[in-house]
Amino acid sequence: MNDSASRTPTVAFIGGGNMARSLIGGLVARGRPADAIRVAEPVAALRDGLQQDFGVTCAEHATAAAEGADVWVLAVKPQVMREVSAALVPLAQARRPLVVSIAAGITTAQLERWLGGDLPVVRAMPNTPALLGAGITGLFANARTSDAQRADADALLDAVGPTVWIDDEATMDAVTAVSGSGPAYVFLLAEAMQAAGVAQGLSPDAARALVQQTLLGAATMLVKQAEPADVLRARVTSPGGTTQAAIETFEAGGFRELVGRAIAAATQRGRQLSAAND
Ligand SMILES: NC(=O)C1=CN([C@@H]2O[C@H](COP(=O)(O)OP(=O)(O)OC[C@H]3O[C@@H](n4cnc5c(N)ncnc54)[C@H](OP(=O)(O)O)[C@@H]3O)[C@@H](O)[C@H]2O)C=CC1
Ligand SMILES: O=C(O)[C@@H]1CCC=N1
Repeated sequence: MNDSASRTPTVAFIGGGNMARSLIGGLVARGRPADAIRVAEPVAALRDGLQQDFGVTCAEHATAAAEGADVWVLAVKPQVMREVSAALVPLAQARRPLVVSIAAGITTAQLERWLGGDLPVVRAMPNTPALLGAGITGLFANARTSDAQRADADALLDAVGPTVWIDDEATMDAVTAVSGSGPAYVFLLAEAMQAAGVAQGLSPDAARALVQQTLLGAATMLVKQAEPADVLRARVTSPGGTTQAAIETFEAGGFRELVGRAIAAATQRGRQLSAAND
């Protein structure tokens, strides 16, 4: 592709599902011209929605969207990535685009091989708060990616929240387990806190309002205050008070070990997705 940083690259999303929609929404909101974004998506209703909401050009087949695009964002499930790549080999070899994959587990070496070899490939792991511009993305680039292409990839993901570049690709599965999947852990906590509040006599509406704002307030403190999480936690925990009673119950129940096991399971699943779909 042309390495010039002075122009807006044309981006083709291959797969127009949940995550692609979040990224496209963020890019358009940040002022990226809709006519520089194309999407390939087999589901007609998803194509229509993307076209209507963001004014982007949609096609049914991957090759139609990828043709002539400088950057390809591969946003299909890991289980179909090899098959989707196979259809794109002639175009990839003729055009040599920057390839950005957001798939869990799939490595840059696999993508490069599946697309015929000798290609710049960036592996990215965003998360769904991207939809509100509140995401975070881990990024890893293979050795064939130029500095200008890294900047192009960064600009794409930075439209939906901060980016963190990762030096060791093996740790991208840990990025996926912590921040890619992480919003679901917070939603699970919200579900459990709401149910527990109702069990203690609150109305469902009151429990929901209390939990929502508590999570937002605590997350805002984590981001805006200089102190680490353990210090902020200590400030809530009056000796002999209510918080101490709850925290002791969490600790006695093995909360930290459980979180460790959950994140290890997600990391391991990323590795399995790579091996099982090779
Ligand atoms: N959801 C999340 O929170 C995150 C997801 N990811 C990664 O993003 C990727 C997409 O996930 P998500 O958006 O949730 O999944 P979705 O299933 O919502 O989106 C994938 C879309 O790709 C479509 N598709 C299938 N085959 C093709 C093809 N040949 N050409 C074009 N499009 C095709 C699918 O259609 P159909 O349904 O008909 O198969 C589907 O609409 C995954 O690899 C996932 O690991 C990364 C970070 C976070
Ligand atoms: O659950 C998954 O596999 C994807 C990747 C991270 C979030 N969702």
